[in-house]
Amino acid sequence: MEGVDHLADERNKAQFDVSDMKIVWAGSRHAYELSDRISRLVASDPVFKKDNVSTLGRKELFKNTLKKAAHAWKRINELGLNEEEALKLRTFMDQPSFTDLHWGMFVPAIKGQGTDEQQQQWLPLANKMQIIGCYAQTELGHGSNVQGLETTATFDHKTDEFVLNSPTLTSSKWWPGGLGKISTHAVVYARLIIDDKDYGVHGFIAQLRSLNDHLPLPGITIGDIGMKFGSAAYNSMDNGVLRFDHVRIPRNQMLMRVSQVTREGKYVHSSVPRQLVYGTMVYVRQIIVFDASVALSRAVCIATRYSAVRRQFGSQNGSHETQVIDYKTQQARLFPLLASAYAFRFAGEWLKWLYTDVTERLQAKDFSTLPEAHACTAGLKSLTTSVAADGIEECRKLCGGHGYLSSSGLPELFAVYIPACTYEGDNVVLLLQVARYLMKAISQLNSGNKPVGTTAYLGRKEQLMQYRSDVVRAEDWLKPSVVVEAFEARAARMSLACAQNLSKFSNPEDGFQELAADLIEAATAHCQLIVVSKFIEKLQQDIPGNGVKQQLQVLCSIYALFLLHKHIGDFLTTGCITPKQGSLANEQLRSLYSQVRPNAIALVDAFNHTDHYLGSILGRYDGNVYPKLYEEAWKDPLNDTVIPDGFHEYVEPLLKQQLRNARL
Ligand SMILES: Cc1cc2nc3c(=O)[nH]c(=O)nc-3n(C[C@H](O)[C@H](O)[C@H](O)COP(=O)(O)OP(=O)(O)OC[C@H]3O[C@@H](n4cnc5c(N)ncnc54)[C@H](O)[C@@H]3O)c2cc1C
Repeated sequence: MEGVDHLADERNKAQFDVSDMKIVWAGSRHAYELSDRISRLVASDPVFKKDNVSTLGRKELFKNTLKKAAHAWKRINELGLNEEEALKLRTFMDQPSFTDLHWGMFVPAIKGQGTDEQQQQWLPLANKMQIIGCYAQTELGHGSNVQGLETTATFDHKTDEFVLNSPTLTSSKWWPGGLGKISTHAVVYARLIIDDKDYGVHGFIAQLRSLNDHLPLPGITIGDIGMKFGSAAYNSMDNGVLRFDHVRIPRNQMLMRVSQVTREGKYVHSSVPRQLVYGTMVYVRQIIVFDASVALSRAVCIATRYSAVRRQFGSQNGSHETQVIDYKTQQARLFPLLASAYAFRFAGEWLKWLYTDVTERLQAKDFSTLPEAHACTAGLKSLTTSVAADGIEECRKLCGGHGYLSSSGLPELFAVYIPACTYEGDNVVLLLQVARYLMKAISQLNSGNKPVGTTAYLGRKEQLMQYRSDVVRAEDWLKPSVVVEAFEARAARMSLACAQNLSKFSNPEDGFQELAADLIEAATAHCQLIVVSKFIEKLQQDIPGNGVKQQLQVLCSIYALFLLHKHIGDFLTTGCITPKQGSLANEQLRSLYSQVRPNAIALVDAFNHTDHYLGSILGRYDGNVYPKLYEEAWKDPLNDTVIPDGFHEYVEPLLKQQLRNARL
């Protein structure tokens, strides 16, 4: 049955033009063509084959990753790929490697925090990979609380150097990707000490290993922190441990764009505003939101295609059993995730715009929108990565037992994705930051400070406190304004209730700690409002393509009404809607699931994932699941021999009763 499209009937049901949807998903025709070209290039290259990685031991896996990273670099140079194309190539290679941190953290840190001279000194080396760098911030004893880092960088007046030191075990750098075995250099975060005075945490460029023999430089203890979750997943990465024993670096290796230490040992702020550093954070987090939509789309694509292939029960007079995708329970679990993947895509697209806007404003020394943009990206990072991580696991369950097989691709995807909830800011810690921002915005309402951007709705506090939904029929929930108002009223009331409860504490910080769980719920409501609003705004744009906009409208309503249904307690307890209106929303949701059903396969085809990138037999484009699952099983190393290693040693004596019976 090779070459047969087992999902052809499903594809024929689609009520929209999938090629146009592919462009909407990609963001532009250019982005689509680029992704399409590079993903096929990677898929057709045997070096990038990845179907065996989960059976490799750690050392083999690591070597395999080094080989792929080197091959990627070779192809990038041979083909003369630009930065955007090179990034795509590494993405589709789909195996975490030291290059992710080199390009994703080390180079941006130098660009963002280095002076022009420092950039001229280090970037040409990094850009040619003559040096390989990582980002060493987290320590064994300190993660979220960056101000608690213990590594020190003490200025030595005599030699014009900084002395890097790890004074305690807990100050050991712990986690940086690429550090363990490969990086030659690192951007190290350490407390700046001048004449016994602590100036807080700053970034320094430190060389870790010799460029001749790759051995650690004197005073440096360095290694890998060991196996992580899953079989392959992040184990292809050398997350590392690093200790400094009075290691000297020249003074000009402190990243000095924002603040500097002079030859005389004076600490001075440069004319560059320190807020610029936050701009980099907005940049990194908008990429994470975009990646959340990609990760979720992969899981949803696998679960949707397999749900159309898989049949259980319902056979009458010898007819086929029912496709599991036709069960309403399957739809109610799967379609909100499909809608979320699209919703996060558009939220990511908007964040990209926000980053450009913030950067332009910063260059014009306008910092007014930065705190809001910062809170917003922190919140969306938290929301989207949490939903994507949980969503991948839900997709595994949606695929039943076969979802638990490595060859489904889902265990690997889950294991490799979930740390996104922790790195670049623990998701709970980030929501608490959003909550702080919301509480501040509310406290300033009376002093005439108008909230900006995504918090502007708080400025309509009186109106939102009066709000009562006027929904009378299920279809009323399809009106964008009805949905947005309900979400605004819910978010505003939850935040205002927190602010009111906080005001009862004489010490606001005690109140914040005590009410932290309520505060993150309010922050979540705020972030969900942002995603719903951005999806609706996207639909107000001109979206070409036969039936494309209609499908997106259905998905947008599913996203919003599913959230409303899931958080019905919030909407009811804040008095935004009545129980009757809540059940009308649910009625509408059921009808939307039926509308999306015939389009489900085409909607996941629009992600344009190659079979290589999906890495899943259940999610194969052609739906030819069973023969391929069967074939794959035989490839397992355990099936290399009929009689397994160890049988004669341990099992045969047992069967032949040759073990000495003790007291049985
Ligand atoms: C795969 C992976 C790759 C990484 N790569 C790098 C890297 O390249 N470079 C680097 O420097 N670091 C890296 N890290 C480290 C990462 O940045 C930290 O793990 C992250 O910042 C969280 O810090 P933590 O681990 O100390 O968690 P903790 O802060 O100790 O969190 C533990 C728990 O406490 C909770 N918590 C913490 N503070 C608060 C609070 N104020 N209020 C309420 N709850 C709180 C958290 O929600 C969490 O549940 C990586 C981590 C992983 C998993």
